[in-house]
Amino acid sequence: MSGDRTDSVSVRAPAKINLDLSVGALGDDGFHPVSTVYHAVSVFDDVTVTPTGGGLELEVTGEHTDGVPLTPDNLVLRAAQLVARRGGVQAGARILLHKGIPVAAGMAGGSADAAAALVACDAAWRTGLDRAELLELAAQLGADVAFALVGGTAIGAGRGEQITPALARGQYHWVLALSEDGLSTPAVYAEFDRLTAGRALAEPRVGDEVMQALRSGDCVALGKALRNDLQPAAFSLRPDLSDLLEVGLEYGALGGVVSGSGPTLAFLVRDHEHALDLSVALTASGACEVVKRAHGPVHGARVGDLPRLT
Ligand SMILES: C[C@@](CO)(OP(=O)(O)O)[C@H](O)COP(=O)(O)OP(=O)(O)OC[C@H]1O[C@@H](n2ccc(N)nc2=O)[C@H](O)[C@@H]1O
Ligand SMILES: Nc1ncnc2c1ncn2[C@@H]1O[C@H](COP(=O)(O)OP(=O)(O)O)[C@@H](O)[C@H]1O
Repeated sequence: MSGDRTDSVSVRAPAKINLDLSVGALGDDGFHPVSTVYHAVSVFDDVTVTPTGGGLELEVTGEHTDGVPLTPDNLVLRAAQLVARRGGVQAGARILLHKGIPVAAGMAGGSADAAAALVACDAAWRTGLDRAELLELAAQLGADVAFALVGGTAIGAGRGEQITPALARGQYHWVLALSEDGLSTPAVYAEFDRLTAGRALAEPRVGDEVMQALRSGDCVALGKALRNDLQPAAFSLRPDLSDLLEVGLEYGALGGVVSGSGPTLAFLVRDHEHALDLSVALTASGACEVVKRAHGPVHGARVGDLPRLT
C-alpha cells in the first residue's frame, strides 16, 4: 500500500512553559523528582503521518530544524515504533514534522513531537490505543511527553510525567525571549547538582502562591509567583540570561522566568497590546534577538487540519 493524502493524519502539539518548577535531589535512577506547573502555549509543531507498506521515513521542515536529529533517536520515530509495537502493526509510515517550536529551548519541542506522533500514528494505523496506553508510552519517551498529550495547565509530579489538571482560570499573554543557542537539559540538571551539592534539598512542592493566582485568574499575582529552581543553574551556564530577565522586568513585564532548563525566558504581560510593547522594547534594547508572542493555556496534542499543499 502506498499512502496518499486521504490516509494522512495531521496532529498539532503545543510547546510548554513551567510556571513553577520545584526540583528535589538527584535520585538513584539518574532523575530528579520534580513538582511543576506546566502551561501549554500557542507555539506548535505539526506531525503528519501517511501510512505506507513498510519502514519509517521522516522529513523535517519549518522555522526550527537545526539540531533536530534525523536518526532513529528522533522522538517522532521512537514514538512511531512504540505505537507499532503496542498495536501489532506491520505497516510503515511517511512522517512529516513541521517545527514551529524552537529546539533545546526549554519548551519541550521534542516532547510535543513525540506526543503528536503517538496520536497521529495511532489514528493513521487505526491501532485504537486508549488514553491510558498513550500516557504510558509517553512516559517511556520523556518526562514532558505526557503533558504534551494533555495540554492546558497541569501539575506534573514524579519525573514530571504524572499529570493532574490544575484548577486554572483565564488566558495569559506571554512574550518569549529566545536564544540562538540551546541549553542541554542534562547539563542544566548537572549544574543544579553542582550548585546544590552538600545541601539537604526539600521534597519538591509547587508553591501555594502560583496555585492561588491561577485559581483566581490573577495575572499580576501570577507574575509575582513565577518560580524555577533550575533558574540559577541556567544563569550560571548563561550569565547573559540574568541580564535579559532584568531588562524585561524593567520594561514592565508582570514577571519573568526561565522556562524549564532554558534558555528561553517567559515574560508574563497583561494583554496583547502589552505583549507588543514589550516585544518591541526587548528587541530595540539589543538584549534579545528573537521574541515570540504566545498565549496559554492551549489544548494538548490533537488531530487537526492537514497542512495545505503548496
Ligand atoms: C527541565 C524540564 C522541565 O519541564 O523540561 P525541559 O527544559 O527539558 O523542556 C524537564 O524536567 C525535562 O524533561 P525532558 O526534557 O522530557 O527530560 P528527559 O528527556 O526525560 O530526560 C533528559 C535528562 O534530563 C535529566 N532529568 C530529566 C527529568 C528529570 N525530572 N530529572 C532529570 O534529571 C536526566 O539527566 C535525563 O537523562
Ligand atoms: N523531534 C525532535 N525535535 C527536537 N529535538 C529532538 C527531537 N527528537 C530528539 N530531539 C533531541 O532533544 C533535544 C532537546 O530538544 P527539545 O525537546 O527541543 O528541548 P528541551 O528539552 O530544552 O525542551 C534536542 O537537542 C535533540 O537532540
